[in-house]
Amino acid sequence: MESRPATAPDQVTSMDTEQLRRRFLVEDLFRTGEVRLTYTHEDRLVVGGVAGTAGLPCPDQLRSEYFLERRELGVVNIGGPGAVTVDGARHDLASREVLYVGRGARQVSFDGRFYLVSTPAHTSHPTVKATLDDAEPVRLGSADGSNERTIYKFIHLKGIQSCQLVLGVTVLEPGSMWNTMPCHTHERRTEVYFYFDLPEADRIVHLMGRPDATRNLIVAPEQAVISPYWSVHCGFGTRSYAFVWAMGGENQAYDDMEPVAIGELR
Ligand SMILES: O=C[C@H](O)[C@@H](O)CC(=O)C(=O)O
Ligand SMILES: [Zn+2]
Repeated sequence: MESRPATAPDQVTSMDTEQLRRRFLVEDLFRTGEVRLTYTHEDRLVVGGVAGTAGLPCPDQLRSEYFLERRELGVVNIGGPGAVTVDGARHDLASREVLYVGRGARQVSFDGRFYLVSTPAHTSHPTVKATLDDAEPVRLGSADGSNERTIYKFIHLKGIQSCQLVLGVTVLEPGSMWNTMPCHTHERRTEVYFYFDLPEADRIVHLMGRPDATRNLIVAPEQAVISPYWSVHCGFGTRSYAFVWAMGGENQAYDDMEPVAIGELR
């Protein structure tokens, strides 16, 4: 498991493109037959990718007997039909469906293409699957803002219960390119965006950094971007796409964010 330090906002000023990418962009998440994991010290989130058939390992850095001994896990199916087996119980997941796996599950194995996010957990909540219909779709944006999109909230205060993980999927309408504009920061949480369902030759221009000192990352399909509490997180695609957003930290209120007016951005 790769491990990355947390970053103070004043460090970003002196980072060049490669340094920014090494710290905030998670590029290489999918290799057939593997679960690939990256640990960030920003709120101790773990993000990962699975392709094919593989079991959830317990990396030495966790110093635990099994991965979910003190953690919870969100699993998003980003491929075709797939399955996740948790301590012998098989959960079939269609494309864009989500499984929450609570603290204490000892054996987790995958068959399919999945994106994973894990946060530390103090207690055990039941393992639950959710479909897109369970996720209370919210339509946002407009055609003339090029940001018509649907937000599906899966793991949150009024949805699947968790210790601290909050997770959802946002799907852009054809012809809409912008996500999360106007943008915001989360003083009390870290957020990770994972972009998918974007053609191989297309890219996302993701904006990060303090609102008055933004930087950009050029993101390929199926890569993730870590947003510390001080960083905006928004972007546009060279084609329509979908993304998974996931947070961990002080609270789980979806709307606990500091809005940034477009005119404040620098
Ligand atoms: O904190 C919330 C997250 O940044 C996302 O839910 C925002 C998003 O999906 C969007 O506006 O398109
Ligand atoms: Zn956010």
